Amino acid sequence: MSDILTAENIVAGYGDVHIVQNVSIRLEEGGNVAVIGPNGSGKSTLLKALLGFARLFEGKVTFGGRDVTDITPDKTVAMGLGYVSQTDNVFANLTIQENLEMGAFTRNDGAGVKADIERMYQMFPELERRKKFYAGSLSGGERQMLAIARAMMANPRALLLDEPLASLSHKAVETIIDKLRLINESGTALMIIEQNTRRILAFSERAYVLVTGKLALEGPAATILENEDARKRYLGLG
Ligand SMILES: Nc1ncnc2c1ncn2[C@@H]1O[C@H](COP(=O)(O)OP(=O)(O)OP(=O)(O)O)[C@@H](O)[C@H]1O
Repeated sequence: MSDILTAENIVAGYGDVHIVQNVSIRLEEGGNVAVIGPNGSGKSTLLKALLGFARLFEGKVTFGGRDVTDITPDKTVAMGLGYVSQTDNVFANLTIQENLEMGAFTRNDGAGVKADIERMYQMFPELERRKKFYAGSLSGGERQMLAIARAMMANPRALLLDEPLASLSHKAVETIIDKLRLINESGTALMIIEQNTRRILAFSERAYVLVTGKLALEGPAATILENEDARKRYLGLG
């Protein structure tokens, strides 16, 4: 399987501060990888560097076989790289339906957009039931569903998610995991940052463990979950 997204030896951060240090990472077409690690280890910065939001000091990023190292985030979205940020990921004062329409802002095929809104309602019936509700009135789980559905409206080939399970109830975590599975099975590759290590390692195929900006470990998610040393040293799983 070829790679949809790669980063080679990237050094990234903000201003003059180097946070991500010499990291190489890849996501296969239709793949499903997790990036885990302690608080402040640079996971979000790594994701932002891939998207063009953080400063890239060194290294190379490719998407769909094209060099996107110096590209701006609006262009990567249009190329099919989707992003669900950790916070402020919906427009609270717009309805669910309007949020989905906003998710298609890079597109100019009205009929296709309409069909995709219907497709999202099929995938997320919870959202269809409340399509005229303001996003600000939704529960945490519903809001996260909307954020994901909104990102899917751009028809991404790969979707990067920053802690999609954070602050959710056990039930909502399982609902979001089910939706992510459906999205992945429909062909969109996933790269997911998570603090809920146990749950994400049970879901993802491969994982990277980032510690103080450097890759400490990578491999099949199941192998990392069973690795006693990794569980104790990096994952807080004991
Ligand atoms: N916009 C920013 N400007 C300057 N430094 C930042 C910025 N955002 C994050 N940092 C710093 O970068 C380091 C890594 O943060 P980052 O959010 O990438 O880690 P993380 O692994 O995603 O952490 P968490 O799991 O807590 O979200 C931290 O020391 C943080 O203070």
